[in-house]
Amino acid sequence: MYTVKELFPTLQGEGAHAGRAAIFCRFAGCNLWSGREEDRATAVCQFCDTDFVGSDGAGGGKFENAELLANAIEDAWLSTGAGPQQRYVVFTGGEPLLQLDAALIEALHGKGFSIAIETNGTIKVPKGIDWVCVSPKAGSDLIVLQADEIKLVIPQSGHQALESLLARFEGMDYRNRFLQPMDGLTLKENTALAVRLCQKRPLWRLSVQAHKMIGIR
Ligand SMILES: C[S@@+](CC[C@H](N)C(=O)[O-])C[C@H]1O[C@@H](n2cnc3c(N)ncnc32)[C@H](O)[C@@H]1O
Ligand SMILES: Nc1nc2[nH]cc(C(=O)O)c2c(=O)[nH]1
Ligand code: SF4
Ligand SMILES: [Mg+2]
Repeated sequence: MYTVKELFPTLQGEGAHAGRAAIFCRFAGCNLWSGREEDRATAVCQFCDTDFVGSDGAGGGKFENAELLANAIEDAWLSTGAGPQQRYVVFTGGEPLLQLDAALIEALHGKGFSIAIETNGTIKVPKGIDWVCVSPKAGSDLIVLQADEIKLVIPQSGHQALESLLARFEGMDYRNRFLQPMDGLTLKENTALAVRLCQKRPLWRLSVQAHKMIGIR
């Protein structure tokens, strides 16, 4: 059984695949925050911009098995009028690795999908995922030490700690590195900081959340 908060076609708004057509499958639940506002201040991850509680979103629900969820993802892809090429699904959440398993990966590969995940990096990545984006969270135990993409939301600490964190990640096996300004009251300042850091440390590129700027999901 998979619990899905929402399932929708959109464009990837962030990181190396920004602009690419994708189905987003947002799983319910996270290991770093309950999702309840009253718990935010004491959560490991306190800046989350997403409602991932329950299964009441558009296209959400409880899916009894991998075949049923893969069918819903395929239906969402076909609903846009897209053909068989470049089929792409992004599993996010909440934390998708609490639910994504071998049966679902196999069912989607069987339908010709490339599979991407957005993960906080605290849970082992199963075999067969085509694109792993890890977004480390301060105060959590990062175990995903190599990935296609690291997307660090900043700032999560003071300036000196941030620069040493960047230096540490520059020495690790991440094939693309992005700084993403933290959305919230200080988005503008956070964006200016990210721009300065990308200029100073060219191994990093800027990831803006393009979907929010253009008003798509
Ligand atoms: C909602 S999370 C779900 C996937 C996974 N739990 C994770 O944290 O990577 C999806 C992406 O949004 C980023 N994100 C969450 N809150 C944000 C915020 N306030 N500003 C910018 N990015 C944010 C996360 O770091 C992650 O890269
Ligand atoms: N368009 C769009 N792109 C995204 N990239 C990562 C997202 C996420 O919430 O994981 C996201 C999202 O919620 N919408
Ligand atoms: S780890 Fe991801 S889903 Fe969980 S609270 Fe943080 S940003 Fe949100
Ligand atoms: Mg999002």
